[in-house]
Amino acid sequence: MIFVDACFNKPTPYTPVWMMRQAGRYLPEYMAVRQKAGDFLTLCKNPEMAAEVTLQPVDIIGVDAAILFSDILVVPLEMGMDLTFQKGEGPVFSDPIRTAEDLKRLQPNAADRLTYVYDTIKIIRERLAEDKALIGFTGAPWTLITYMIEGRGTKTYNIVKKLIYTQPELVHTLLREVTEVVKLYLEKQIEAGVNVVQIFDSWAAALEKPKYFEFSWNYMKEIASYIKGKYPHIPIIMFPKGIGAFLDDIDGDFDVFGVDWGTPMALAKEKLGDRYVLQGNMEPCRLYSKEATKECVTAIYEIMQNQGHIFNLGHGILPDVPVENAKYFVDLVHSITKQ
Ligand SMILES: Cc1c2[nH]c(c1CCC(=O)O)Cc1[nH]c(c(CCC(=O)O)c1C)Cc1[nH]c(c(CCC(=O)O)c1C)Cc1[nH]c(c(C)c1CCC(=O)O)C2
Repeated sequence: MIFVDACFNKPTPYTPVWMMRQAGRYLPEYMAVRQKAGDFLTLCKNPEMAAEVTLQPVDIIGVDAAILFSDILVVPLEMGMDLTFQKGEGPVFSDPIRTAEDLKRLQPNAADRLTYVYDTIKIIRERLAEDKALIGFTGAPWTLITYMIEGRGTKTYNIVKKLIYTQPELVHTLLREVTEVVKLYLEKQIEAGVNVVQIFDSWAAALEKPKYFEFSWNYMKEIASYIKGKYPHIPIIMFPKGIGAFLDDIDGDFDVFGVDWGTPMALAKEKLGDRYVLQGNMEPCRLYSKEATKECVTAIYEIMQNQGHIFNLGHGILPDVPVENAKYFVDLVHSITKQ
């Protein structure tokens, strides 16, 4: 698989490319299945439909890898929390975890209950072309507990940060519990057939540097070491969004570092390029314009050439991007990077 080769820094005939959130609302074909399912979580829990939308961007856009269709929040859901996706607001937990007493509500064996995810993976792997990779994923423990504690998206993170500075042990207890679930969850995804895993730390930028390493990166590294120890042939992609200022201190047993769009690619290459393959990092809004897309793809190629690089956006594709422009991006990456 070209994609897996690229993750391990082996030579490839062109730079492989995929897009975060590539299975989603910008595709009319996704909206049709989404409507049929009714609720977003119903779609996540239906392996047949989840497999169908996973495969859409491979067929329609021509990306080199499929990413499992699911959501990072199915982990707290199966730990027993009450999750709904509300229109205009996004995910909401009606029963956030804020005290030692609340921790007792969390149910054991969550990874065993995520069977619909493993069933989805088996269907996708049967239908996906052999030369295309299937990416499994999880949220980083920090990003997951932010939702579990705040109960919803937040601009200030004041509830979770208050606990970090006043009751750090409570936060670590929850992080340890989530980390154990995530290790097993990734392991079961790999056993079901994913070829690569990515850890999304979407809210990495919420923390000052020492707290970031203490409350997030250390747990991500622990997960990576655990998976590497058992499955050395499975590449691990780390995507901590918004920590461009911390790159000097990044280390760990993983293969690919996902560069967000706010971090210049040349800087990431200088700091990490001799140790990790880099993924990224076009600003997703450039997809509104073909000229802006071409300018960026050319500039990133000049820096990375076709070496130690996987093309991607620097965060998820937005719902109102024209499908034609997404396809233009993928085709352009293939044609410009071909050797
Ligand atoms: C923070 C986060 C979440 N979910 C995810 C993250 C980390 C990645 C990131 O930083 O973007 C990860 C995710 N969510 C989804 C995927 C599927 C695979 C893919 O195509 O990338 C993946 C990898 C589907 C989804 N997850 C969600 C949608 C939209 C739901 C719909 O169809 O109505 C999709 C396609 C819902 C979701 N899920 C989440 C939010 C905040 C929302 C609502 C915001 C929004 O609407 O974009 C939590």
